Amino acid sequence: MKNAFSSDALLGDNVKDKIVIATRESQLALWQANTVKAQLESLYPNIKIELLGMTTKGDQILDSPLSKIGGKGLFVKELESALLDGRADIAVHSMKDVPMAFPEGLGLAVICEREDPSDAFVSNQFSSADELPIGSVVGTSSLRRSCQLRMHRPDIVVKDLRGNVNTRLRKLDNGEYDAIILATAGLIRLEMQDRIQQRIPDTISLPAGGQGAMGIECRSDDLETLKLLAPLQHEETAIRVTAERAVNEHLNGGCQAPIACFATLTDDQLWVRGLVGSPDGKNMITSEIRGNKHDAKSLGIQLADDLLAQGADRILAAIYD
Ligand SMILES: NCc1[nH]cc(CCC(=O)O)c1CC(=O)O
Repeated sequence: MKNAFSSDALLGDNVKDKIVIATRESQLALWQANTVKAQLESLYPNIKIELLGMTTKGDQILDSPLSKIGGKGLFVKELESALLDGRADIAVHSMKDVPMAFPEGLGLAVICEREDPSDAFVSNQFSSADELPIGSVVGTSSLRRSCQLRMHRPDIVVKDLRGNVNTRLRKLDNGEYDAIILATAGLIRLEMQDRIQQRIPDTISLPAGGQGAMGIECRSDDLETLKLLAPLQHEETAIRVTAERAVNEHLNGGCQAPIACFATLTDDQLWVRGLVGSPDGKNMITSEIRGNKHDAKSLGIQLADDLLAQGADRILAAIYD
C-alpha cells in the first residue's frame, strides 16, 4: 500500500523509478542534459536519472556548411527516434535548434529559464566588431550572423566555421580567423566567459529565435513525465520563445535561415523584433511589434506577415534554391 501523503501517491499508480535523457555528446549538450538531470534529481530524489548519449547527423557532417546540408532538425532527429521507440523518456534541446513541428507522438514539455541570448564577439586581438581592421576575417556558419555582421561592416570577410564550441575556438586560436561569433549562452555554460570580448548589442546582431533557452521534449502521451517536468518551465522565457518561434514558423525557416527574432517582456508587454537578411548583408528587411503577452503567438505571426509583405519571401526563396 502506498502512503497517501507520499509524492508517489500524488502521481497515481503508474510511478516511474527512472527517467532516461537522450542527449548529444558535445560538451554543451552534455552540460545541458546534466543540468536538467541535477534539477530532476533534486526535485525527485527517488527517481533515477540516466543519460543516453547519441551522435546526430549534425555532429557527423562537419565538412559542409550547415545551410547546404539543409534539413530541419539536423541535431534532433536521432534523439527523437530514441524517444519514440522508448529507449529514452526526454530529450534536452537548445530551443534555437528545435524545429517548429514535432513528429507525431512527441511534443515540447517545457521551456527552461533563458541564459543571456546575445551573440558573442570572440577574438584574441580585437575587443569588438567595430575595432576589427578593414578586411578582417570573421568565422561563423550562421547566415543570420553573417548577414548582420556584413550589414554593419561591409568590408569584413566572413568565412565558414563549423564544429562544436571547442573546435571553433581552436580554429580561432590557430589563426584561421581574426574573430569568430558564438552564442554567449554556450560560452557561459562551458565556463568560458573570459573568451567573450563583447556581447554584441541586439541593434547590431539580433539573436536567433530561442537562442539561450533550453527546452525539453517528451512523448505527448507520457502524462507522468509531463507532470514531473512541469516545475522546470520558466513562464517568461516560454512566452518570449513562443513569440520568436511563431515568427520562424510563419516564415517557414529553420535555424539555418538568415532570420533573427527576439522578444522581450516588460510587465505584460511583449516587444518582438525580427529581420530577414540576404547573406551578403546588402539587403535586410526588419519589423517590430508590441502587444500583450497573452498574444505571443499571434504577435509573432503578425510580425512574420509584415516581413513577408516587405519581400522576405523573395530573400528566403533565393536561399532555399
Ligand atoms: N547552432 C548550435 C548551437 N545551438 C545552441 C547554441 C548555443 C546555446 C544556446 O543558444 O542556447 C549553439 C552554438 C552557437 O550558436 O554558438
